[in-house]
Amino acid sequence: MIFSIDDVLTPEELQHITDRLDPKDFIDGKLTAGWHAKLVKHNTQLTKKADYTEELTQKVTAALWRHPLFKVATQPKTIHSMLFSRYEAGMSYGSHVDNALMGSRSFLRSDVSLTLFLSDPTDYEGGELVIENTDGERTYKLPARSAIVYPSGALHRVASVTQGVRWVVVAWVQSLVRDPMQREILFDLDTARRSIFQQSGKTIEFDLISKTHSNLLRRWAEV
Ligand SMILES: O=C(O)CCC(=O)C(=O)O
Ligand SMILES: [Fe+2]
Repeated sequence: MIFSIDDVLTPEELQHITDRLDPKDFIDGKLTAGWHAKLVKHNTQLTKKADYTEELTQKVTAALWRHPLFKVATQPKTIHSMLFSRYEAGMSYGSHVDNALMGSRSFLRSDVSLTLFLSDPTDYEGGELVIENTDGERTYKLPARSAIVYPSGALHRVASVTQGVRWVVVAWVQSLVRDPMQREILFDLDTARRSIFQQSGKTIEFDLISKTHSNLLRRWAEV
């Protein structure tokens, strides 16, 4: 399931983040890529050593946790490995799959990948996120403050930026529900029961779907 989420950040939060980000604190993106992704990763990312990296990471992480759609759709256990990336003209990230496990001694699994846009589409040319599927590919270039969320198992790439600068935050979710199909079933059931609740209140149908949603989550969740 690939979906976009609007208004992850407030305009004030975006302003705060973009005021802080300083190109001189950005280092070669190859440093955090897997051995094969390194071959195609041509971007820069914020060093962990900058004194504001932790603060911005916490701000974006908190914004994701409070977003109702993000939570229902991804069932996060942990949001991790967040990076602030910067692509200037000539930079791109070729086709790759994200590492399944991230970390060095203790590992976190990547079930869901996300790109949160910090730049507006008019700020740069090119730079689309392209997600490949068995039936073709789709490109995404969202407004600043919106995020695109997709299964970490998909091949994807960032097209070359030809003008301007593309700023994004990327992060990964270890989900309580590892299997994308099971997450989609839970998401559909939750959407259906909320719609019934809106239209008719707490009916018997609402209760039965809630019961099924809850029992499937109990079966599938890894806590
Ligand atoms: O910048 C993006 O939209 C995605 C980047 C990416 O695929 C990655 O950092 O693994
Ligand atoms: Fe990636």
